[in-house]
Amino acid sequence: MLNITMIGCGAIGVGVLELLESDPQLCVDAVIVPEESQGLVRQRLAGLRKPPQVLSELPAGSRPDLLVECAGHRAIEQHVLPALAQGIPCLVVSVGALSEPGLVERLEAAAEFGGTRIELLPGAIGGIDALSAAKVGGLESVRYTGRKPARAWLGTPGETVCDLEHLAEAQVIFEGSAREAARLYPKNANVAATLSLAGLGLDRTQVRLIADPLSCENVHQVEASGAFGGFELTLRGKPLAANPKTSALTVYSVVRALGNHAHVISI
Ligand SMILES: NC(=O)C1=CN([C@@H]2O[C@H](COP(=O)(O)OP(=O)(O)OC[C@H]3O[C@@H](n4cnc5c(N)ncnc54)[C@H](O)[C@@H]3O)[C@@H](O)[C@H]2O)C=CC1
Ligand SMILES: O=C([O-])CC(=O)C(=O)O
Repeated sequence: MLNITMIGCGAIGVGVLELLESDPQLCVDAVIVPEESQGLVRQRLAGLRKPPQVLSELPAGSRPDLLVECAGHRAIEQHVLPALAQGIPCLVVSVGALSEPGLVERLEAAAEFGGTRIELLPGAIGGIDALSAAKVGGLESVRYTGRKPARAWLGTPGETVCDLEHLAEAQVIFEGSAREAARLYPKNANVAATLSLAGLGLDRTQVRLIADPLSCENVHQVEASGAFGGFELTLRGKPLAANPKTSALTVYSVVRALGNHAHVISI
């Protein structure tokens, strides 16, 4: 059985814990969240058969088999970097954080120092296996379009482009490089950053973001071409009720990745 520590326990974390209840080979012993969220998290976990401990940091000397981050950008700095340096393998879902200059190199250095590995999870998007394989042969272009319900862009610079509350039709709120998308829309940059890291990098991956008042899904479209040929992918993700900015597939992606570490066949 694998003993896991989870960083963050919001929409993704709770969904993952609920699904893992039926897997005897995976056990999340502890979740790490900021002090001020602990009461709420304990309430959310009260319905589980075997709720994990709720802590504010990894206890000194503790050595889980895996650490899985489902928390947000700051948690990478705060928890993932030190865990890697201690030799704990880490799985990361807040991949958008890696668009911060220098962070990829720091994560690599910490993992090398600890003699371990960091795994970036595909989360809300599919086709990452095909894209990173295509990169081996040489990619020519990667274009990503992210379309979300208008209200999912509240609290982002999209608010300055149009009136998100009263939008009558779909509106492009951003067009540019993945690097610029990550800078302006950090909380929605996970898919763009994941595609960039797997493919052509932050400067050559083209991104378009759309606020769509008629959509109730998070729709991710990818067009890629290169020496391998080409592919077009449309992924219509259902948002999580607990956080409409997050697609349900992200929860399943975490469960799949953890299962692949524990089960004898991985796919
Ligand atoms: N790779 C992908 O495709 C996707 C990645 N994400 C990323 O996953 C992360 C979590 O998403 P949700 O669960 O929807 O968010 P959420 O807001 O529902 O939950 C976040 C949880 O992390 C905790 N937290 C916040 N800062 C923390 C820190 N510094 N250390 C420890 N815990 C901390 C919060 O208390 C809360 O429990 C976000 O960073 C989001 O950007 C979300 C969707 C898709
Ligand atoms: O669809 C999702 O879950 C999240 C998303 O677009 C992103 O963070 O890039």
